[in-house]
Amino acid sequence: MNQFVIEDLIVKNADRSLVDSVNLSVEKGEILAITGQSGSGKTLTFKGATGLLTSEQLTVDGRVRWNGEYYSPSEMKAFLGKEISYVMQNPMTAFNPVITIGSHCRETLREHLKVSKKEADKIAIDWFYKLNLKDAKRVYKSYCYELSGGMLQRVMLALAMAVGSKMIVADEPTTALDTITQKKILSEFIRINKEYGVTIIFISHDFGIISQIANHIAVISEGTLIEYGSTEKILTNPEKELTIKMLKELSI
Ligand SMILES: Nc1ncnc2c1ncn2[C@@H]1O[C@H](COP(=O)(O)OP(=O)(O)OP(=O)(O)O)[C@@H](O)[C@H]1O
Repeated sequence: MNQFVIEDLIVKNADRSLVDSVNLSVEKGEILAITGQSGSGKTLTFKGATGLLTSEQLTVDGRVRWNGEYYSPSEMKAFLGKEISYVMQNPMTAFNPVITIGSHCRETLREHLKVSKKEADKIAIDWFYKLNLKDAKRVYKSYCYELSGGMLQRVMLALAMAVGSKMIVADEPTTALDTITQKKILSEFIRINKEYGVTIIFISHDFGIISQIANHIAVISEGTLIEYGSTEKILTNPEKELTIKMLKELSI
């Protein structure tokens, strides 16, 4: 069943379309990778479709279907941080350095789940353990700059799960991590997808990474969706020149 459907999405600035009539369906419980070269419009497609583009310089058109209901892109903002969460490349920017990780989690959970401070702390710390954040209580008392990039990614994933997200958009989530941490974080994405059925949109220019985790791959070029298919089909029988070139560059 399709959980998230983007229909005729256009994102324009004053001069041109940065996302040009993109149509894309995401199945419930799948891992969909969005790939393409730098500046091709991968991030803008999802930010546009989830109401995250509020700049006056950009106009966003099209519609989105979420769990069977149609919404305008700006209406989708109501689901952000709840049913739909983002995990970004640089987790440091997601946290306020003057409050502890615990305060951040507590505030977020109290706002979204309407729970007491004590309940919020318990829910967050339980998810920290589930996301293999060893020493979860110490992490809770830490500031973001005291934690590694991998730990902050786990905190973001824990928070996304704690608020009850049904879909996580991960935008180059492992790019800033060393290879060993990258592998560990990738396996957490796979695990939460399998164990909890959370849909994952994995935006990455790295075919090596996405081939390990995605069920489907969508290739975007110059704001247009140029190729879409199962991971096996895209890896073994790509049709578009750009896809073939990207695969060759990966040299596998
Ligand atoms: N807020 C914005 N306002 C205006 N133009 C933008 C904005 N964000 C991105 N762009 C432009 O839109 C185009 C697509 O950007 P986008 O960030 O979606 O690319 P991307 O494929 O995600 O690239 P990368 O892999 O480098 O993150 C680029 O030309 C970029 O400069």
